[in-house]
Amino acid sequence: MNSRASAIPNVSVDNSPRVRSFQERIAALAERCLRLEIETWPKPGLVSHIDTGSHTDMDADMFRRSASVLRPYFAEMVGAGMRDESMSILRKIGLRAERAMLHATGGVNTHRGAIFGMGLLCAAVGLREGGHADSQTPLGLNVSRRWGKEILAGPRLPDSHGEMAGSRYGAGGARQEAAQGFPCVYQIGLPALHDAARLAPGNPEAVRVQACFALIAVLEDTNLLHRGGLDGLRFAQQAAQDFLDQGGVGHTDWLGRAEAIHQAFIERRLSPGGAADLLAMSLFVMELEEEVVL
Ligand SMILES: CC(C)(COP(=O)(O)OP(=O)(O)OC[C@H]1O[C@@H](n2cnc3c(N)ncnc32)[C@H](O[C@H]2O[C@H](COP(=O)(O)OP(=O)(O)OP(=O)(O)O)[C@@H](O)[C@H]2O)[C@@H]1O)[C@@H](O)C(=O)NCCC(=O)NCCS
Ligand SMILES: Nc1ncnc2[nH]cnc12
Repeated sequence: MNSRASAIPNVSVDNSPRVRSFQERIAALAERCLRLEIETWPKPGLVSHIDTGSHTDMDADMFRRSASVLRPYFAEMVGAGMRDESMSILRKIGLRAERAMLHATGGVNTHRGAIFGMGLLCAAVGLREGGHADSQTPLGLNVSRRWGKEILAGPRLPDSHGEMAGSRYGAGGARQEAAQGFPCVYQIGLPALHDAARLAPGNPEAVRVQACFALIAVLEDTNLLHRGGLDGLRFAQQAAQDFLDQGGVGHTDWLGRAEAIHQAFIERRLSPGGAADLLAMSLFVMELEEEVVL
């Protein structure tokens, strides 16, 4: 384990090379999935290697810096899962990760939701490795069973966009998604990745675009609610669903259609950051639970 782990009080830390390399391998995959999300275009309203979408405060390089600075914290999350730690310990790691992210981005929130969601999935991988969960139970279900209650009962940030969306629209946000075992990953993201592999064989970026649209069409994304209210969320969901109904990335002009929707989101300053995180998490789960090489 790296030196940060020793900062976690009252726990023995296994620093053996075998454990350390396992944690680092999983953390490297988490980082790679966050990077793959950025290297995907067009994702309606979202930042990619091509443009900054609906954002003037962040770009692809900032997201890449953010993803790499988070890697050691994902490794710590794996270690915490291996020790069957509580949500309060995971939260301490997450808050340190947020501070590191903000330092790397000059104060911009690139991956706060991803620290939470991907961090929990990393911790769930650790549960399995530490013998606290069987390898046949989906990672998301392990998150729900082990930490779901603590996630819902945990301290809230009263003025966060998510809390405001929750109180104003009744949105469950990232917590609800996690406490329920990431249903949008298993019921939307993963199936969309598999369907798209048939629609666009040999084009992994198109496959990721399809999964992003599938997630936007269904997810109650608090980023969309924060920026566009209920009208913004419904507009985004319908536009994404229309793209899928017209064949998705299987349509001959899928790129033109996807880019037009991307521009429509930009005109409305809509940015489905939650869907972006869940795309990265779907890639992570697919590689770990279905032995698919990204
Ligand atoms: C547990 C928290 C992370 C919850 O945070 P919050 O109270 O803010 O609640 P949410 O908004 O629900 O979630 C926060 C982020 O999660 C993503 N998200 C949104 N909707 C969903 C959803 N339905 N399911 C899953 N995930 C969702 C989204 O994150 C991404 O977007 C952000 C970047 O986009 P941007 O538009 O720039 O966002 P802003 O800067 O906020 O808006 P603008 O000003 O630009 O308009 C980025 O975060 C992406 O990751 C939501 O933003 C938190 O309360 C918490 O407690 N954290 C402490 C650490 C912790 O507990 N860690 C545990 C480690 S295991
Ligand atoms: N690519 C992206 N653009 C904007 N917000 C995001 N949150 C997570 N990934 C994002």
